[in-house]
Amino acid sequence: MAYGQTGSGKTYTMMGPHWENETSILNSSNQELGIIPRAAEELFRLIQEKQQESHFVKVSITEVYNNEVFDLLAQDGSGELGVKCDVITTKDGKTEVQFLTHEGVRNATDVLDLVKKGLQLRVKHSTLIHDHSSRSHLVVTLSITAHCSHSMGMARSVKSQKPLKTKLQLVDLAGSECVGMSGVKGAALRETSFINRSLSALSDVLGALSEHCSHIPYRNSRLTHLLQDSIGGDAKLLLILCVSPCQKFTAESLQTLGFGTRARQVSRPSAKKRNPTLCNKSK
Ligand SMILES: Nc1ncnc2c1ncn2[C@@H]1O[C@H](COP(=O)(O)OP(=O)(O)OP(=O)(O)O)[C@@H](O)[C@H]1O
Repeated sequence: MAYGQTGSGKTYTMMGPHWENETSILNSSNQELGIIPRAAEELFRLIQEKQQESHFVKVSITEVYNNEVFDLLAQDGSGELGVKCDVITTKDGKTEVQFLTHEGVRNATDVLDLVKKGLQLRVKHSTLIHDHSSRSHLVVTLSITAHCSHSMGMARSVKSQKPLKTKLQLVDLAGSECVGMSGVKGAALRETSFINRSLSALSDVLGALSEHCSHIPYRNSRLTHLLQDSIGGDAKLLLILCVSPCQKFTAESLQTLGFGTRARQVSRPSAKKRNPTLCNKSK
């Protein structure tokens, strides 16, 4: 997850500098890949190594804009917007986006092609700080299902009954913004207020997790509800803080570092808390 003030380099970090122009940015000589193409390449490299397992990877791309969730792979008739979706919590406590498009992919290039398609629809505007400022939080989800084979006797192998499922969420957050500096007005001002509120809800969730509160306010914002499975519990979260080198943004940079400090205080719950049944069984 990339966090930082507007214009500080979050999209650059997640996508790399050339993703918009080049037809295939994935080639061995490219040293400037962002985290999303690198993660996709690494995932498929690992899959190739695991010969005894068959893997299925699906991609979905959503944006959270003005506290609404949009599916960026299911375009509406105009081809200019994603389709609005609802986030729900399933009976087994997992977060799900209803009627979300999941596209099957066979390699990192397929992933990148879909991300580029989704990014075309992402809401961007010009502000005094950044010409192409992203006005939404982008979430790229890679859902992986592994069917593990185990050997039965001599040369026979069967697929285990229960497939293993997991997901990797790659998040390019919208930038935190000081209204006075970005000079936004009207609709853009409304967007900024939604962005700042959702980032503050994210900070509240991290704060509640670090203090081991009994109630974690995931539902206070669509962003935190959507990312619930990836923040806290069993999940591993890697946060990248982007700061501007300009002196005039020192206050924003300190705010970003404060957010990171808060996130660092989140510790994983003990194995017993994460899965009490497992611990009872082992007793
Ligand atoms: N490490 C870097 N080296 C060179 N240029 C960079 C670097 N990081 C960012 N930039 C440039 O700075 C500008 C802003 O970067 P980017 O779009 O990634 O910001 P952002 O944090 O995603 O902004 P916003 O939140 O407003 O969308 C872009 O023109 C980008 O190419």
